[in-house]
Amino acid sequence: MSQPITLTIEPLTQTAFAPYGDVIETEDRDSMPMNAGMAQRFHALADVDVIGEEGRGIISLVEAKLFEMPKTVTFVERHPLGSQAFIPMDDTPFLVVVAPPTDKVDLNQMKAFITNGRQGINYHRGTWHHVLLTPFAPMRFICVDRAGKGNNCEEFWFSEGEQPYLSQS
Ligand SMILES: NC(=O)N[C@@H](O)C(=O)O
Ligand code: NI
Repeated sequence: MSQPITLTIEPLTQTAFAPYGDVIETEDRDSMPMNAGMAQRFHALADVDVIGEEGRGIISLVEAKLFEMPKTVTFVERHPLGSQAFIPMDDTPFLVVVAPPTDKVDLNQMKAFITNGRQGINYHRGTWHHVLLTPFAPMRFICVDRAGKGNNCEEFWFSEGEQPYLSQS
């Protein structure tokens, strides 16, 4: 059995995150005035993608507890019927661990990111990801994902010796 991989946590950028989803942020993004200039709209930062029977996009609020920094990634999940976005309501970083939306988890393309506190993410439909990971403080999020018929959550559990390590440096 090969040695488990180590995921070095890196700053989240749209470019680096592109194979997995979208970064929802205002910094360095185009915007347009609205309401006679009383507001700026950062338009269509991400698409809500839902498929399947009676699939519909929904907006939820999430109150996340402090989630102690794990040493390893024990499992990831994916949502085959819809995208999933988490947009922080607090100026606090959180961690995002992902693998591309391939049928089997591709360890060689797994990445771990830290947000800058002002970034949200939108997982593309089928992107493998660790559940919401908030190791710095309890946080509140807006969640945009799918409701409808069908199983929209599949898990993949790594075997003991295969669990990727998470490293902060
Ligand atoms: N279950 C749920 O709403 N959250 C997970 O999908 C997650 O990605 O945290
Ligand atoms: Ni999820």
